[in-house]
Amino acid sequence: MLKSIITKLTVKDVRFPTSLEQHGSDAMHTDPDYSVAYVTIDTDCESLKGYGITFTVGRGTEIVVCAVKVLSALVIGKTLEEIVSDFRGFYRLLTNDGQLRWIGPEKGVIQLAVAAILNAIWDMWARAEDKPLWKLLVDMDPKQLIRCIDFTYITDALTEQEALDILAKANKGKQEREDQMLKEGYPAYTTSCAWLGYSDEQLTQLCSAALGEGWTRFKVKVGVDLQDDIRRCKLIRNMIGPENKLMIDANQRWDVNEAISWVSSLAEFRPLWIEEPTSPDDILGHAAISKALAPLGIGVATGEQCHNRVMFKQFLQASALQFVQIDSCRVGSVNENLAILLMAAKFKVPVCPHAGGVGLCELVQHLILFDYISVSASLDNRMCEYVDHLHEHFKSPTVIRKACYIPPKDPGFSCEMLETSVQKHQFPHGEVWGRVLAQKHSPII
Ligand SMILES: C[C@H](O)[C@@H](O)CC(=O)C(=O)O
Ligand SMILES: [Mg+2]
Repeated sequence: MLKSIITKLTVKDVRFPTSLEQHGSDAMHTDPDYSVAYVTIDTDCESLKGYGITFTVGRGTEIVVCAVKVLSALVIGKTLEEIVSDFRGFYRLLTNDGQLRWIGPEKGVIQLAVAAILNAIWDMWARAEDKPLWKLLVDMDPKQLIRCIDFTYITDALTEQEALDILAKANKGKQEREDQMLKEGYPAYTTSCAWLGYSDEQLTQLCSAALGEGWTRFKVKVGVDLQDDIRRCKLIRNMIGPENKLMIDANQRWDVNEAISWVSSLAEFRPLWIEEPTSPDDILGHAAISKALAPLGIGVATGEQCHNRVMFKQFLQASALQFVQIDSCRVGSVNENLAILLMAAKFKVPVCPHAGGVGLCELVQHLILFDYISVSASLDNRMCEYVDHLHEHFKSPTVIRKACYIPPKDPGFSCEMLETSVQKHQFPHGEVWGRVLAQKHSPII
């Protein structure tokens, strides 16, 4: 299987009209149509394919699709063996192309496109080994794992030897943790109840249903109107009681001082963290907010729009976050997330992944399982986001039991979509968009 040659890479623009019902809405993304650039890689072996996605929210998908097409020339003709035997080299080939890096490097559209392709390569590798991705990672020789990571620009924070030492230390108890995950699953929190565009009635009804299903950790969107935030946080806190956890997410809405004063006004509802209080690039701003909010017992969480390992390195070095939110599509796939998980372990900062969207839960569950079993060895202050939308479009959807992610069993990275779903939601000619566009009169579409 490893000798198979990649013969074709196709990419499709697949969008879901989630904005019609305000699913996924927040202070900055008021009309998110959850979307993916969906990559399929074919090989000369009929039974070996790879599927990968990157997540976007509508119109931007077209641009990511274009970037994937340009990058595909670097992939076609390679064997899987060639790629995985020097995965670090292959990662650099995609991220450091002499002409394409000018529109990055390692950030923005080009980085999202790299993620889609590499997610498909990791999916294919896991399928070739007949394992779910998390198990491929857990079973991999630490030296081989380390050879997948590009350490360029991060050796001042984490050397290869330190990374190996972290993996060696976590070797103790690894089998017990794997067994525990298979039995109990990885703890999750829900964001599904309190999107910004939901009414109080909707919020009340969804929160009460979630409590009934056993959820104990809830995230609320904030940031547009302080009085609204106070009302909504009070409503949720009253419903969930004093013991359950509450998190708030502003999606980059504020300036630094505004963030400090706004969140201080919400402190009475005891949020565990404020997520993305300000620009995702403002490391020193996040450090100032962290320092100001620490006495109130509120941490800062960020990462869903943190574009590479170098940014995470600086956030960690500057004590600018207390919760690392890795994302399976924002950075350069598993390769770069391995670096981020290991840096978080070195700095002793808990990882609480960003998920939701389309397929982000399916993907990131593999990474956080690996983190617990092979890297952090801890569940303290850790949980993985869950959002209950669009799972029905995947061949191996996430399984949630008692508010925990149950480890996937199917080989691969869980992001293969149902062919019928892809066809119906392809933009703009799928049948779903035929209907939606007939009613919309947007000048941009
Ligand atoms: C636009 C997305 O729905 C965003 O609001 C998701 C997010 O911030 C989160 O889940 O966290
Ligand atoms: Mg968020």
